[in-house]
Amino acid sequence: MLRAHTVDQVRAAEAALMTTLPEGTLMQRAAHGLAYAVLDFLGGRGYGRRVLLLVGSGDNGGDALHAGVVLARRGVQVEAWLLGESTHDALAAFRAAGGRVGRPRGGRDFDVVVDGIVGIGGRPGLRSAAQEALAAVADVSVVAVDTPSGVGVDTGEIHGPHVHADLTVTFGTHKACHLLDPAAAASGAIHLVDIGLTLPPAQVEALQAADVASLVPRPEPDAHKYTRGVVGVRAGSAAYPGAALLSVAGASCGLAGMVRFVGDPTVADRVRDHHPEVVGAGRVQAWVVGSGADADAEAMLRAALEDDVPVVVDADALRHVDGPVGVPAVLTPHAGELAAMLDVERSEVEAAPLAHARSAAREYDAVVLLKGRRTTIARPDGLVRVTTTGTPWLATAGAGDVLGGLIGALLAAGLDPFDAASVGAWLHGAAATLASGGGPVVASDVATALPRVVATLPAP
Ligand SMILES: NC(=O)C1=CN([C@@H]2O[C@H](COP(=O)(O)OP(=O)(O)OC[C@H]3O[C@@H](n4cnc5c(N)ncnc54)[C@H](OP(=O)(O)O)[C@@H]3O)[C@@H](O)[C@H]2O)[C@@H](O)CC1
Ligand SMILES: Nc1ncnc2c1ncn2[C@@H]1O[C@H](COP(=O)(O)OP(=O)(O)O)[C@@H](O)[C@H]1O
Ligand SMILES: [K+]
Repeated sequence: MLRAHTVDQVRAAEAALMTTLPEGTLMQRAAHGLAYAVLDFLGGRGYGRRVLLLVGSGDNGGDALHAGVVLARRGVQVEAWLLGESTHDALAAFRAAGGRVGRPRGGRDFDVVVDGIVGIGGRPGLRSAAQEALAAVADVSVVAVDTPSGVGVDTGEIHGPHVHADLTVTFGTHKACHLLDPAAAASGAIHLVDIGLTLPPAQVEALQAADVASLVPRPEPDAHKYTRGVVGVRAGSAAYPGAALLSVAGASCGLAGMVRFVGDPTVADRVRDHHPEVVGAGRVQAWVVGSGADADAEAMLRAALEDDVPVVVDADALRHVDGPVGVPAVLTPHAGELAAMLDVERSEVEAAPLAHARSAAREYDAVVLLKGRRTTIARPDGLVRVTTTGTPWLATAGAGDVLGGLIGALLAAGLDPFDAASVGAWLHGAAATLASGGGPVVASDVATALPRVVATLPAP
């Protein structure tokens, strides 16, 4: 599991560890990790390379200077542009190692810029000196120290000018800004340096392949189809028959023992033509409701809720949820649908996905899965999982229908709503990447790739 801790949690862990270590140890650990990550970024060769450090007045700038010492000793030509009042102990060592201090000439000649402007102590936005420095080296690759300066570290929000990093080297643990958009998109690749912190449970996490492997339901040796769980799909309409096919395609990933379809008779015929294994009405352990349901959405939702089993509420059915659902539920809105549920603008949801997913989960007393580049899944108690799999090719019509069906299969197989939603989103993104192979995909390709993704998970 990859975990993101808050600034307060990191500061408390740092304070506890520092009482047991000689002064400066943590910063040295951080700075060495940073320096070697910069060397890797440069292709492993230091001699003859030019690195510019942008140094703020806090410890983030201190990390950059200490790393500059290591880099200078490896033959890198290092310059430091001080952006605030600098009382860094590291300055003398930096100069002694051959580092040059001052405003550089010829900004575009650097191989990399190290952003040590602010880290976890920074307020969102950047002061004019930092903005001016960044403008002077606008085309140079950036390695950010701990966080891309200027973003909201705990919120993942962006409220003003900020750094766009190619790589962020962070210390001790991830922060929310590395995982959650829009800040995650400004963080680039993330490299975590272990500095020995002991941390409490995190409120933001991201499943990794090994976590998914241990959560994904697998049949017992003596399983039969009913012990594996039956998922029911109520979706589609005369206007949108394809949504039913795609929702069923996701549910038919093989992770539940059986799939039932209930809906418009002509749509049901088409579902059976494409998925001969799908049967009609009967008992289910979970329902998936709403994709392409159009005017039938409300009736479909009401009928599903009568069975008192967990539900996935998607697309058109989301409009008919106006408070706690009353059964264990996963609501799967995209930003526009979540905006309607919370009576805010879509742009507000996109600017603050973490806050809005959390607030909807609380308000609806359900797991809320907010779809997007970094799908964000919130539980009513505030725990959040972010999906790091996927590809922008997944932004294609019907992909959400497949996801709803898949999560329904996982619910039917016995996962709780939070695990079902987060495992489903992980598998869905991985299937998209596999099916895409770097090129375009359509939603049914994603469904087709799901069993192959499950088959290639590491051993649990
Ligand atoms: N905790 C740990 O475990 C470890 C932490 N470590 C490192 O310490 C870093 C945290 O250092 P920190 O606390 O000194 O704060 P930091 O991020 O440098 O920023 C504060 C300074 O920036 C300024 N400033 C603020 N906002 C600004 C803005 N928008 N635009 C411009 N300036 C702004 C503000 O100045 P002031 O407002 O006071 O003038 C203040 O002086 C952390 O990210 C990591 O790199 C590692 O070395 C080891 C383990
Ligand atoms: N830029 C992106 N990068 C990766 N995945 C994306 C991106 N945009 C959307 N997605 C994913 O594509 C899917 C689209 O679902 P949705 O918006 O419900 O489409 P539809 O309603 O047509 O099925 C979701 O799983 C979402 O997370
Ligand atoms: K930084």
